[in-house]
Amino acid sequence: PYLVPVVILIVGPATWVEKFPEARGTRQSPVDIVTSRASSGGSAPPLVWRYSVNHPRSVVNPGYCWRVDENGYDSELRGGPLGSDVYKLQQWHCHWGSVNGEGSEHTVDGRAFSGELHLVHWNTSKYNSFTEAAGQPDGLAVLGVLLMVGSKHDELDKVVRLLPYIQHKGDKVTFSEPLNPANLLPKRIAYWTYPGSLTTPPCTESVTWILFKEPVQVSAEQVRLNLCYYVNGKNV
Ligand SMILES: O=C1NC(=O)[C@@H](c2ccccc2)S1
Ligand SMILES: [Zn+2]
Repeated sequence: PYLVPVVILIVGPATWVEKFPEARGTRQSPVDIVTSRASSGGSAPPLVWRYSVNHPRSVVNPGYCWRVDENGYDSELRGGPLGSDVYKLQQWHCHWGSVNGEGSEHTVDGRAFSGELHLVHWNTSKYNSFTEAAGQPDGLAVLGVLLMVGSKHDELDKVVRLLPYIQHKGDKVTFSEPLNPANLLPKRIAYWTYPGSLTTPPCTESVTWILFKEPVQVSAEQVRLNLCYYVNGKNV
């Protein structure tokens, strides 16, 4: 019998600590939300947001899903766990799994969802740029929206219908159709919040996570469109 060379390629989170020491930190994301251990919101002020609607946006294929850049247009996120600082939406993107039902980054009581939207904001009260804020413990605030298969999401479809045009990493398409990122959020805005990190390298511990409790429904076709274009960063 011939000797078969066995090469074990170790990629993914397990190797991130070698290159990104932050990944060894004490506030790493994503986490499993153990609902029984979450404390009640207490006296936190309401979380408020405002986004601009009628400005051109670009959808980019960064290689692991799709990302919509806000191109610096005005927006505001404040209140809740964010103290007196005002945050601005930089970009929003999604995480889908390779199989339906296991795409989310966060899990709730061990349960994964079909996908997870992230609206990434940075602290404009304290820092001068997204890049600077991304290195600070109170620099970023990410709104997380859990996605489950159900009825079609019309606002999200404004992006999903463009995916066939950005099938390769680096592809970008600009659209000027009015879109309100607030329409991507669930109706009920109860949320869990915890101090965490970027979920991808460099895993910097600079994110105040705000994960909405209520999942948002997207159609099976919308999940399929995402899956067939983005399976673990490879275009299939
Ligand atoms: O919420 C997150 N999702 C990601 O892909 C991470 C990230 C990494 C760099 C910039 C913006 C976001 S943090
Ligand atoms: Zn993300």
